[in-house]
Parts: sequence; C-alpha cells; structure tokens
Amino acid sequence: MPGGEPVSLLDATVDAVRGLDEEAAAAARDRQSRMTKPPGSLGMLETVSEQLAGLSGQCPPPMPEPAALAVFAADHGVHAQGVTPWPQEVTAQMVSNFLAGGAVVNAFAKQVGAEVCVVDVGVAAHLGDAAGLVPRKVRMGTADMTQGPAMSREEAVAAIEAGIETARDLVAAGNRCLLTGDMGIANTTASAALIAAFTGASPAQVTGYGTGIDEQTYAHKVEIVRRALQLHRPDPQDPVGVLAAFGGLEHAALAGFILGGAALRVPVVLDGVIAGAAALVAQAIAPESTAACVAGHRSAEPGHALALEALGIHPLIDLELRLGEGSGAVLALPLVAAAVRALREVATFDSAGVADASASVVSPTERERH
Ligand SMILES: O=C(O)c1ccc[n+]([C@@H]2O[C@H](COP(=O)([O-])O)[C@@H](O)[C@H]2O)c1
Ligand SMILES: Cc1cc2nc[nH]c2cc1C
Repeated sequence: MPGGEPVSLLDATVDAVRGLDEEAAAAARDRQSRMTKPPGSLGMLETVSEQLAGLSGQCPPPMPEPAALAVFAADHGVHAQGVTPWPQEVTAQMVSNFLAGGAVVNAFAKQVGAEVCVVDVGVAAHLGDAAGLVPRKVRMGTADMTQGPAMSREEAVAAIEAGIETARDLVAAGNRCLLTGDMGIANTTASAALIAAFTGASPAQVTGYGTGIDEQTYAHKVEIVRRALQLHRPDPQDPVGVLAAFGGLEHAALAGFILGGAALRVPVVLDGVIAGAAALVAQAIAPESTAACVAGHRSAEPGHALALEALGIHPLIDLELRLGEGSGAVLALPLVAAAVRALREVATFDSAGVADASASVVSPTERERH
C-alpha cells in the first residue's frame, strides 16, 4: 500500500483469522454418521474431528503430526505481594530444567512424541544464550499490577507478536499441531485477574490455590486480585489494555500463539488456567480464533472452568492436574490424534458390509425429550 501505514504483524494476523469451513465440518459430521459404530458413540472425539475438518477445510483433516509445544516463560511483579510460596528465581531455574530435559513436561512430551520449544518472553534474569532457548525477552518481568499497569500497551503487543512468530516458525518447520505451555511463578494470580476482567466473575470465583498455599495466603491472594481489578477497572472491549493492566508477558505471547495458529489454520491444544486466560484475550482480539482451540484438559484452578465456559469449549481430560508447563495439553495430544485417525481410517457401514440400523437409533438428547 504505497504511502499507507505499514500493517502490523498483529493486524495482519487478526485479518487472516476465519471461522470453520462449514462444508468440511458437515462432511466430517456425515462421515461420522456412516462409520461402523453407533452414531455419537465417540462423544467429544467426534466433535473434535469435525472441528479439525472445519479448521483445515478438508475432510478428513490431516493428522495433527508432528506436534510442537511452546513453553512461554516470564516473571510477575505481583510476586512482591506474597501470592505464592515459591521464590521468583524458580522461573529461570525451571527454564534451565526444561532445556536440560528434566521437567515433567519433557517426560510427557517424549511419551507422545512432541517437540519442546522454550521461549523467554520476560524472565527476570539474564539467561544468556542457553542452548535451545528462544530469546524473545520483552522486559525483565512485569511490574506489580496492584501498583500500576503490569506493562505498557507496546510491550503487550511486542509479546503478542513474539507468540505469533513462534507459531509461524513452528508451522514453517513442518508442525501440524501446536500445544501451549507456560512457566511463571505467580502467574495464577495474573490469570485470575484476566479471567475476572473478561468473564465478570468475582475475585473469589476465579482465584485458586496455584502451586499450593494456606488459607490465609489464599484470602490475601483474593484480596490482591480484588485490589488490582479495582485499580484498573478493566474494559473487556479493550483486550490489549486488559493485558497491559494484569497480564503476564507469557499470557500475551500465548494469546499471540493462539492467533498465529488460528491464522495458519493449525489446531492449538490449550493447557490449563494460564492458557485459558490467554485464549480469552485472543478471543476478545479475534473472536474466531477460538475455532482453532482444543481444550486439552481442565485444571484444578477454579478460574479455568469459568474461562472454558466463556470460551464455549469442553476439556478432553480432567486429571486434577495443576502443574502448567503444557503438561495437560501434551497428555491430550493422543486423544486429538485418535479423533482424526478414526475419521480417516474407520470403515463405513457401506464399505464394510455391516448392517446399518443407525436410522432407528435414539440419541441421548432425543431420549431426554421424550
Ligand atoms: O496450568 C495450570 O492450571 C496451573 C495451575 C497452578 C499452577 N501452575 C503453574 O505454577 C506456576 C504458578 O503458580 P503460582 O502459585 O506461583 O501462581 C506457574 O509456573 C504455572 O505454570 C499452573
Ligand atoms: C517446581 C515447579 C515446577 C513448575 N512447573 C510449572 N510451574 C511450576 C512451579 C514450580 C514451583
């Protein structure tokens, strides 16, 4: 556009996000009804297969392989308010652990054959050129959201764009499924504030026990979330403003990662409460981005269920996990792959010569009606 404003990466990405291709989704629904199984018997896996068909615009959709997990790491100024028992240094120490292959998520990723990519978007330590680390630091951790905005709008956009670029690079490397991960001591407090801002739920409803705190610290954590919401009076119509007020740099990068995956029409399997908060940011920026999201699991953090409800997506597993790192997303990957494989490989009643009585089958919803 000669003489015009250059289009930012964020704007170009938002422009590219579209909803599901209804024709491909309908073809998947039709095929599911003709496969050699009672209609509906694969439950949520049928829904996932239809979603991925609609996302790719193909029926059947490609297998979600290979898959890559991005662990976005950052620190939080609100740590100074005593909302977590863990010292802030644990964020940087866990980054080293991920890079050495020693964290839980490394073991789980090995189990399912996913690549692990660790991105520093805001760790409050100089990590140097640690082998394997993607250095995208926007600042040395956020500021304390109870004292002022956690970051500037420009920093929020820079971190979103780091997430978009991570998605773009992983897809350019051949990955066909993206998994979200996070590491950031105190980030369940930031997640609670973000979820309250977007859903209107109260601080007590969205705040959880994070890595593990006593009742007194829990009451204090709720009060910190309440104070931050009162200070910033967030406007959910201004998602970058909400991010700047409360967000972690990892929340911003995760929102960008979701937008980037959605723009490239690659499924993004979400982990726990941090990813749920980030997906609300992405949805407020580009409503159709949620069409690319699969909720890997439901975390024990109460705000996560509220975020998933607001997103309108259902978790594939509930193992009472509350680890983060991408652990729940990675564990859900084989279910997403199984959903697609069934659609690709299972015979139809016609092709297998199996008698089809599906026309006289009564689905649970129909049964309820009678
Ligand atoms: O994914 C979740 O739902 C989740 C729930 C509780 C804790 N975490 C992880 O624990 C850290 C934040 O916990 P906290 O108590 O310091 O706010 C951060 O590194 C998260 O990845 C993650
Ligand atoms: C040890 C530890 C590992 C983690 N992984 C994700 N969040 C974490 C928080 C702590 C404290």
